[in-house]
Amino acid sequence: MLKIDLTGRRALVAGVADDGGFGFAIAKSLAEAGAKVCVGTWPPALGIFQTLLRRGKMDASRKFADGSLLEFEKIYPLDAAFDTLESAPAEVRENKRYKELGDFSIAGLAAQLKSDFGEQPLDIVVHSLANGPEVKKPLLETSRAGYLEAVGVSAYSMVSMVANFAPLMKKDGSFVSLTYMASERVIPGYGGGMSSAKAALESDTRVLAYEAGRKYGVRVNTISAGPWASRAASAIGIIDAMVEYASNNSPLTDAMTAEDVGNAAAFLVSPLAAGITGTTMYVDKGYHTMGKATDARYAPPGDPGRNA
Ligand SMILES: NC(=O)c1ccc[n+]([C@@H]2O[C@H](COP(=O)([O-])OP(=O)(O)OC[C@H]3O[C@@H](n4cnc5c(N)ncnc54)[C@H](O)[C@@H]3O)[C@@H](O)[C@H]2O)c1
Repeated sequence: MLKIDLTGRRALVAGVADDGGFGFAIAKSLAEAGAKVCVGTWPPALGIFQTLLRRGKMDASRKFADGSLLEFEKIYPLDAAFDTLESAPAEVRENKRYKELGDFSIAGLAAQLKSDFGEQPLDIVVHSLANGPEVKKPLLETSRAGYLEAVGVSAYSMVSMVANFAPLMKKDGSFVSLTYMASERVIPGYGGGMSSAKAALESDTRVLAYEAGRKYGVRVNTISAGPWASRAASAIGIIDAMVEYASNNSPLTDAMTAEDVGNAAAFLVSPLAAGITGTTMYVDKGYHTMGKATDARYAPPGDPGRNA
């Protein structure tokens, strides 16, 4: 039988701080396919995440079909806004949530992985993080600082992760990130430069696939996911309406799940996808194919998708 088998591979999933987002779902799918999974967690969220795990509050979501529980091999602090510890300002390094954590930068995590597991510890790297401090503001009202932070944390971080982690990967290693359709179409309400960040992330996916493919033999892809009410998305303030809209107007009307994204990611990083790199893969129940809403006001009588 053809199956997704990640046995003997190690994954790093950056951007897991609870059990409600795509990072957690991807980690679970990768582990279910046999991979060992380490996660990178944003320092301000790390303490709560560890406490919830310790107290068993995530046991229901950690459960696999056979009843066993998802275990993370290691949980590392990671602030993807910083490439090196020296680049973090003193007030961050001295902040109480950061100062006992050692080197929480991207380069710091690369060094820690090598010291924990050897020179080529990774096969799979997942970038499942984003932050735009002004996401609720329209682009026209976004400050330069807010825009640059959105692009820095949500897009440049991927460039930095490929630069720092590709040398640690075995040949045939694979990167995947998460993007959103606001990169290519206007999604009112997804502001603050986050649409710009996703456009950069998708363009960079193509260039990184070429450069890191030639240099290290690794693959780089991104998944354009439909709307999902994770913690980050809920902060945008319009996520429930976006989920409902996508479900009403997509070819497939069952709501998309985080597991759909997790399973697609497991395929993309597996040997079954050895020929796929530089792509944006939609996991959105087909919403991206639509050019018109199916609201009864606009759909002709007899339209198969007409919503009353
Ligand atoms: N939820 C959606 O509707 C949706 C749709 C398409 C794409 N995405 C993308 O999926 C990815 C995961 O988001 P999610 O919606 O699953 O939410 P999430 O809250 O599970 O994940 C976002 C993570 O980013 C982390 N983070 C924020 N700033 C960071 C930093 N500086 N360093 C390290 N980590 C940082 C947060 O702690 C959080 O764990 C993001 O790239 C997001 O843009 C989400």
